[in-house]
Parts: sequence; structure tokens; C-alpha cells
Amino acid sequence: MNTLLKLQNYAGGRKIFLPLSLFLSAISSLTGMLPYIFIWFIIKELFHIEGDYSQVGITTYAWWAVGTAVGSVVLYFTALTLSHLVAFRVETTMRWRAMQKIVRMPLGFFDNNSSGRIRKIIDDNASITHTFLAHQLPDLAGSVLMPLTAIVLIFVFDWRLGLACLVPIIIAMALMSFMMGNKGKKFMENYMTSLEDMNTEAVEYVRGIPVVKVFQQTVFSFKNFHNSIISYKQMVFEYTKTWENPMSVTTVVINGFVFFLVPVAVLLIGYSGNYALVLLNLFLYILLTPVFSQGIMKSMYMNQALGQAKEAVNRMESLINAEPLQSSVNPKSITKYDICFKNVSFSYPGAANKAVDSVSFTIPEGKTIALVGASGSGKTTIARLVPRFWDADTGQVCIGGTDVKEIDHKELMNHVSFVFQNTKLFKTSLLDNIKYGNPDVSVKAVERAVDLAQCREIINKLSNGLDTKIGVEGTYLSGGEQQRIVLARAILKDAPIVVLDEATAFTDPENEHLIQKALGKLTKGKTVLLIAHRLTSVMDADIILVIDESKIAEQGSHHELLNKEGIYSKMWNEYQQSIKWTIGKETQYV
Ligand SMILES: Nc1ncnc2c1ncn2[C@@H]1O[C@H](COP(=O)(O)OP(=O)(O)OP(=O)(O)O)[C@@H](O)[C@H]1O
Repeated sequence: MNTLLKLQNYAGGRKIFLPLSLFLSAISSLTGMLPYIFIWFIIKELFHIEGDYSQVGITTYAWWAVGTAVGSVVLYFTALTLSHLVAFRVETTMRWRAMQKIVRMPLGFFDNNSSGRIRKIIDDNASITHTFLAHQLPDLAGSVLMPLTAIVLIFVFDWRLGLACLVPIIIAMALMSFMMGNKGKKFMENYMTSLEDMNTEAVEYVRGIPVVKVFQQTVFSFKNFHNSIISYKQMVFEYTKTWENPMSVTTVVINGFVFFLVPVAVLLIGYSGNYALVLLNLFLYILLTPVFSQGIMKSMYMNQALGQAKEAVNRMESLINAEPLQSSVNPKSITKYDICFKNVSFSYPGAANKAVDSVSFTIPEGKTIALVGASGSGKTTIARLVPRFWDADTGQVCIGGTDVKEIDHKELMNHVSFVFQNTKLFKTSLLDNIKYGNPDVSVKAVERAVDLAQCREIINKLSNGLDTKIGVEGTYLSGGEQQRIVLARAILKDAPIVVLDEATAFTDPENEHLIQKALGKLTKGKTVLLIAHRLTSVMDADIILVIDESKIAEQGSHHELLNKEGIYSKMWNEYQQSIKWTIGKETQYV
């Protein structure tokens, strides 16, 4: 019931259709019982059992039987139409609300929730609620009411045959509640989680196929994907095994009413004077018992469908009700572009240790600060607190003296450009890729950004120039070329604050030279936060912060830090050694 109320919240103006559909399908089920009773009267009249033969009576009963059968079908059809109307509305609203929430989530949310998982949560769960509301719900009323009415009827016509019918019903119900108990609920939860895991791992697997092929591996090399399939298989197999015996007994019992009815009827014929009436009642009960079988089977599937719908709504709501990025009631604008971290600490959700621990520093407007340090020391996390991938747990991250939480989100995004190592180009034209986020800029401005980002020779070698579509008809760019296109996008944006996280990583020397040139144009006169493993890229920074185990360990200019002979100077020496080293021999560093 709770699930139905939750679903109704998404039905908007069609809320009333849900109870209406249930009501009509309930009436349809009751009406569907009437033809059996009219047939009973027809046979009674036909064989002169307890009364006079009446031609008018038979015809009238026959018409009533046909009329109620047709009426039941019409009512059911109307109930289905309403349930479909409400199902489409609920599904659309759920998808809509989930999508709206996703765009309001902190960017860091997408680090921990892969696109595969999010797609699964939204697509699959919305579809499950649709199937439940449109197709299964109308049967809910019927599956409850029909057997209940049938139970009343069997006692009205002959309570002794009624008791005989009750035996298989009780056995089936007991087995059903055993199968559907807590174990069933837990299974549904695990089942949905398992499907999500498999989906996530499948997406990861498909993304990693080039690596799998290069190393001549099979699906078994993708341990997580393989494990997710195996654990899904095991869970479903074990659960199915627990159903094997009770399900077989239930199916036999609910389809074998006749074996319980016939012995009782034989006894009754022996004791009762009116054997014709006993036979007539037996005939009616044999007609009615498939209603029980159907009802019990339906309510069994209904229970399962209800459990699945409940789990689907809960999962959908875990996304819809997720904590979005907090926005200020009186959002402020950015007027100055210095960045200040005031005693900032941050831990990732569920992590035991802080990823950023009491970090304080200032980047004056127009200056460049570089973060260096061992892998996992917290550099990326610090950089990502500026554009609010996450919000600091304690302390403040300020731009121009204003806490980033107080700044209007759009304003913040407009004033910060970030370029990361894993760049993203859309499968559309180069022009659209560069203009992304600035759709109204002139082609002239795009051309200028292309030149500044050292992309001219990339454009010139493509037959359709800027209109060439990426990722189709064999048009692919190298990693370094893609990086330069992304830099053109950032140059066009011309944001006063630039965050660069490993923007030159994994590029060949030729590309690196061009990228460095493009970065020079992008960062000129801007407030820059730069992360780079190659220490030669950071030596010109105004200040270098050395991050060690989530804290600032040292800070100063390149020369100041070298003179300190601390962590930075050690890193610098190791870096020099590493670039001296070549395969097979050591070359002299010049
Ligand atoms: N999305 C995340 N969820 C949970 N923990 C994370 C997440 N991203 C990073 N971490 C953890 O936070 C710590 C700091 O990571 P961070 O990426 O900031 O380090 P880093 O210095 O930038 O490393 P690298 O130089 O390798 O990029 C690490 O222990 C890392 O495992």
C-alpha cells in the first residue's frame, strides 16, 4: 500500500486514475463471477432441479450470463486504459525528477556512481514501475477479490463442498507465505543490487575491450565482471532451489481441486436425498475452482511484482531524494578572482581518512599555484573543491572573498575552466565541441581559439575542417590532439580562473610542446591552480604547494623549495634521475 501511495505521488493530475482503475478492475472481477452463477441457474432450470421448468427463466439467465461476461471485459478494458495512462505519467515524472536531480548533484557524485549504474537506476526502475502499474496492478484487485468472492460462494451453495475446497486453498496459501516471507524480500533487494553491479561491470568491460584484446585476454580477465555474473548466478540459483519443492506442491494442489471435491460429493450423494442438486453443485464448483487456481497464482506473481515495484521505487527515490548541491538563498556574484582555502578538511563519503586535512593557502588574482606530491596525497581533491565537485566538510573555499557555497552555481561554472587528464569530446562536429557551453560565439572567435590552442594543423588536415564530426566515418583524434581541442574550448570560454589537473599527461613530446604553448595562452593573466607530475611544468609557478598525506608539507617558489632540501628537493632529484634514464642505458642529463 505504501508503494502504491509513493507511486501515486508521481501521477500528477492523473492521481485519481489509480484508485479508479483498481475499483473498475475489482468490479470487473466480481462481474466476471456472475456468468458462473447464471449457468448454475440455467442447469437447475433445465433439469427441473428443485422447481418448475421455465423457458423464460433460461433465456433471461442466458442473456444475463452473456451480459455480465461482456460487462466484465469492458470494465477490465477501461481499468487497463486508466492504469496505462497513470503508468505513463508516473514513469515520465520519475525519469524527469531523477534527471533534474542528477544535474543538481555535485560533480563528484559521478565519480562514485558510474554512468552504467545511473542508467540502470533510472531506465530499468522506471520501466519496472510502468509494467507494475499498467499491467499488473489491474490484476491486483482481481487477484484479491475473486478468490474471496469465490470462497463466499462455495459456502453459500454447499458448505460441505466448500470445506473440501478450503483444504487445497489453505495448503497453497501456507506454502505461498513460506516462499514469499522475509527471504523473498531480501532476495528482491539482492537481485536488484546484483543486476546493477552486472550492468556497471558490463559497461566497464566494454570500455576496456581494447585492453582485453591487446593482452589477448578473455572475459575471465575482467575479474569484477566475471565475479558479478557468478554471484548473480549463484544467488538466483540458490533462491530458485528453495522454491523448487513448495512451488511444485502448490501447483499440483491448486490444480487438483477435483481430487478433494469428488470424494466429498460421493459421500454426499450417499447421504443426501437430492443427488441431482449435489451433482449440480459439484459441476458449479468444478467451474469455479480454476478461479482459485488463477487467483492464487496471480497473487503469488502479484506479491513478487509488488516486491519488485517496491524495490524499484526505493532505488529511484534514493536518487530523487539524494542530497543535491546546496545553493544559497541569496546567491552572490564573483567580482574578484583570488582563491583562498581557509583551514579546509574533506573526507569522501564512507572513507575512514581525510582526503584533505586542514589545508590553508591563497592564490592571489592572476597568479599560478602548483600542487605537487605523491600519488593519492590529495592534490586532485583539493583542486576539485574549487568548482564544487564536493563541498568542504569544515573550513571555507573562497573566490574573491566569497565562500563558493554562496556563489550562484552558474556564475561559478562560468568563471572557472577546468581541464583534466581524461578529456571528453562529444560525437559531434569540432565546431560544436569547441563552442560547447558558448553556443552564441562567432565563428571568428572560434577560429581565434583554434589558433591560440595550436589546433590549426588538426583542422587543416580534415576535409570538412571545423564541421568534421568526431567519432564517425573513421575520424578520430589522438590523445594530444583531443587535449588541444579541449584547450581551445577553455580558451574560448575565457574564464578568469583555470584549474588544470594533469593536462599534459601521457602526451608525446611534439604534442606536449604544442599543449604547453596552448596552456600558456589559456592561463595568461588568469588565476591558475595547476597539478602536474612533471616537475618541469610547475617550476615557473608563483607558489608550489607540496602535498603529503592530505596536508601541506612545504610551500614556496621552486628555488626556495630546492634550498629547503626537504620533500620537494628530493622529488626534484628523483625526477631528474627519471628523465636521465632510458631503456638499456643511462644517458647524461644536460
Ligand atoms: N571519488 C572518490 N571516492 C573515494 N575516495 C577517493 C575518491 N577520489 C579519491 N579518493 C581518495 O582520496 C585520496 C586522495 O586522492 P586524490 O585523487 O586527491 O590524490 P592525488 O594526489 O590527486 O593522486 P594522483 O596524483 O594519483 O592523481 C586517495 O586516498 C584516494 O584513494
